[in-house]
Amino acid sequence: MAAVLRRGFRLVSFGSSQLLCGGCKHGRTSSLSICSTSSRNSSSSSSSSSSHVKVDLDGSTGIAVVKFQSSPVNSMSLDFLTELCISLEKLELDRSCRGVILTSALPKIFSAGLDITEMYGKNPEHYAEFWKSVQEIWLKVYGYSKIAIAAINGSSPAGGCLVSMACDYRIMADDPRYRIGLNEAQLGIVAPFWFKDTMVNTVGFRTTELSLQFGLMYSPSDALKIGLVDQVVPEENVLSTATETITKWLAIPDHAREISKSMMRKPMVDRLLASRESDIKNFVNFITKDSIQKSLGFYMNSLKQRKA
Ligand SMILES: CCCCCCCCCCCCC/C=C/C(=O)SCCNC(=O)CCNC(=O)[C@H](O)C(C)(C)COP(=O)(O)OP(=O)(O)OC[C@H]1O[C@@H](n2cnc3c(N)ncnc32)[C@H](O)[C@@H]1OP(=O)(O)O
Repeated sequence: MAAVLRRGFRLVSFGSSQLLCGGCKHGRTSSLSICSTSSRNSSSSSSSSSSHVKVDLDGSTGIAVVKFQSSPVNSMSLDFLTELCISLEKLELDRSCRGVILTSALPKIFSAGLDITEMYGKNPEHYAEFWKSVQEIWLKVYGYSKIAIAAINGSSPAGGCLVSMACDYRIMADDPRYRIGLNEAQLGIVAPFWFKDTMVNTVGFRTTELSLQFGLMYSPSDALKIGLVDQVVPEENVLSTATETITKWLAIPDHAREISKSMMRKPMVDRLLASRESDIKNFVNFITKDSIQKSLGFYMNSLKQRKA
């Protein structure tokens, strides 16, 4: 599993401007199976599926629906992150795709965030590889050249919230049982600077300050109030609303939208790119501390006991 994601962002010329363009370099064969519903023409549609991610691309609209399907809670393991990154990379390179909708195939959960078992009881090399894949998915989604909409059809703590915030627009299901937020502090861990900055850019400084220190999780209506999500709609309408929304974004000329997005986001992407290695070191130092391992162990047990 070593060297799964070994890439950085590259700059691609677009007219006189340079745009961010991601690419996941992966050193293993992807288990994605692909089937095309018509032969090679501009309106061909395709489906592909791996164990964690399912992709349906409608070639006639240019919209791809990327569904998380990692039972039981779409926790983001190294394999999940790798497959998601590869799928997004393929879509980014596919000229027939103009935008993606990220959503969940599982009931009640968008994503439970990072897979805690990847951060507990493992060795430093594993932690470093895992963290690199977390950086990778953020770089990929936050710097995505195409439109990315999160259709949040369930709870979305921590890493799930991060991926949603990295999208261009968020639509959440109106179910008061669902929660979204960066709850790291409640686990006894700390959201790194790029999680924090993504939230600051979404909801502002003061709300982020309170959210991070308390590890606040918001109901859909509260998330809407603070601007953590852009729309709250009945659950059955989440995907159709995301499709309607992305259609509006598609009406904007791609190059103008892409350059505008890059102008807003490139400084943050560059900041992480410039400090990837130190960020990995910080993570490994932090996560290997006895006190942090103890907190995570305690949290995992509490999740299991909640069920009992
Ligand atoms: C100077 C500054 C220094 C700073 C340095 C910083 C360095 C960086 C530090 C580290 C940063 C890490 C950032 C972390 C980000 C994260 O994403 S951490 C993960 C946070 N996620 C959560 O807290 C969610 C926990 N889960 C839940 O709340 C619930 O499970 C749910 C998602 C709401 C679903 O509930 P329900 O449907 O009732 O399912 P459950 O029964 O609870 O769960 C089913 C099984 O799944 C397991 N599970 C749940 N979540 C996770 C997870 N995130 N990872 C792994 N496994 C998970 C759960 O234990 C159940 O397992 P079983 O009992 O075995 O069935």
